[in-house]
Amino acid sequence: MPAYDWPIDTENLPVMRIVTPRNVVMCGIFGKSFAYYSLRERMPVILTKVIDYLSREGNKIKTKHGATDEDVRSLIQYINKLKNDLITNKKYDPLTVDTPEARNWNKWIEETDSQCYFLNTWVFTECYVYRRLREGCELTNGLQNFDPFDEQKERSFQNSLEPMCVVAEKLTTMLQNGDKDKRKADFVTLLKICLWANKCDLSLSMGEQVSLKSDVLNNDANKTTTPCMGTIDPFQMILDLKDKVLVDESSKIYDRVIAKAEVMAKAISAEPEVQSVSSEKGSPTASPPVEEETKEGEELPKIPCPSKMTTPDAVMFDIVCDNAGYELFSDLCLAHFLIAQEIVQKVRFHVKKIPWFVSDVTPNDFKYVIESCRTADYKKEMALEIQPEAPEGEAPENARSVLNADTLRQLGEAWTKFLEDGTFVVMCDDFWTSPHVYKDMKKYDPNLYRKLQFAVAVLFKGDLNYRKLLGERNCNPTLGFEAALQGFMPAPLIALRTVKADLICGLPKGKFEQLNKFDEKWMEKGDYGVIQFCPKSEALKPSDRPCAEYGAECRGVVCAQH
Ligand SMILES: O=P(O)(O)OC[C@H]1O[C@](O)(CO)[C@@H](O)[C@@H]1O
Repeated sequence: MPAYDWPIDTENLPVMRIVTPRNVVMCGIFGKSFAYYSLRERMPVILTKVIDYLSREGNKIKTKHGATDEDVRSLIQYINKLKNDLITNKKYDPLTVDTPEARNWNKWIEETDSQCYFLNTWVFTECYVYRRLREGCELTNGLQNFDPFDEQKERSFQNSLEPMCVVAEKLTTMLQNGDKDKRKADFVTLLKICLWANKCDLSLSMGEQVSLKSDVLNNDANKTTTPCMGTIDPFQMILDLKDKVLVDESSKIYDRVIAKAEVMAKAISAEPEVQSVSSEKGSPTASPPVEEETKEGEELPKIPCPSKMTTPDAVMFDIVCDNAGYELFSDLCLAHFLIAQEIVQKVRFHVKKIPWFVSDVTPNDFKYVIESCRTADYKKEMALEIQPEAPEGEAPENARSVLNADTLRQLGEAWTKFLEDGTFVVMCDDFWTSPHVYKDMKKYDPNLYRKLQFAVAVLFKGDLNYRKLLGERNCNPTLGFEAALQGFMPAPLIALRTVKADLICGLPKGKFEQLNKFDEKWMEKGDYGVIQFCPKSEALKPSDRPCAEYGAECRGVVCAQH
């Protein structure tokens, strides 16, 4: 197992000097685990940085949000107490804002076996801290919409313009029609671009900016394939980091996504068109909770009732997003490819409703990234590396070229249109910012589970999603991905994750031990990645629950649009 070199405070905390035992859920009481280190060292730093930001930029923040000195002061005080409660392992405070979502949180807190920061599961405590940070803002008058991480996320986007321009240029060639083999190769390449983009997470780095430049890129003096000296080239990165992808199921993912998308497209075209039905009183669809009064006999547009439908209205691919900035940009590129190649008709992006794990995408970040691509300004003159075979002194004709943001801006334009016409859909269900692991989604949010069932496949990005997929359980590293999911199978699932926490599944026998020997901290740095796939999914049947929108009134296959 990895050697841990942080101090373990057994005097003041209920902590044991052990790693997380096998098949046990991760928790702060295991002193030699990343859970303990995160709660004891990382999270307090993240909170301190928010306090520093409020103190340093108080005036700017006040002006932007129309907030007062008192708002800033009370938020700082709130975060200070939160930080102190965390490091001294206090009992959780209930949330005091009065919303249905906050009341749910209080119920979940009540239901947990242990309500102390280090004694409850790591994922619960960590999510609770971010939820409390949000409450600190909600309790002020003027900082209700304040995102404590906005500045860091924006800086991270601006620092990644160079690799975005490089990817944008190449993406345009991938969007055109090509032969089948090229299409598959391009899909696999884009998956890997998305994988390594997950390195750009500001939570692991505790808010410090992360450079995409890998050690391999920086150190390898022998490589000959880098097209541009000093340029961050994500395509080169894929080649350089080939051996760091511990499980790579990308080829299988492509084959299954294509096959499933084709089946779904056929099923959709075989569905009868939904007709408008008159809204006469007494008909099965007569009394949905429509907000506007409808006149008797008036035709209402009809939609298929989501709880009765077993075929979606479009072929859809879902992405459960992780980080904003360059990582979201890479997700958008994959989504654009799926649309342009007519593999799917819609891509749904699931994002976080509130600021989360420092750099996770919120609806505002989504808008920011697309708008910033649309208006990006970047120019860099590059000297191409002279290949050894070129005669001395003779530089190839194209020895200098200019990288600019022209193509990036075009992509920003296209994505804006996709958002407007519903090709791209942004969704932010509360469940993503709850403390629950995914095997429990059906219990806590059956509606979201059902929504996911309509997808051709659901792509989960990043480390936190991976932890939740595995139920936060430190399973045997050789356990298969499907078994590790513990029954969570709304649709075929893809996980793209750079390893930033000490749990993993699906490794070949002996690999885990070999990696530990090589680098004791390999699970904490995001240097390794996995591309995993579970093709199985639960069949979509008419729901046995009433539709979420119509409640008990839902009785038909077709409902009046509300
Ligand atoms: O952005 P990601 O990939 O979900 O990573 C989030 C970070 O948060 C954690 O999940 C917990 O702090 C880490 O394991 C990881 O460093």
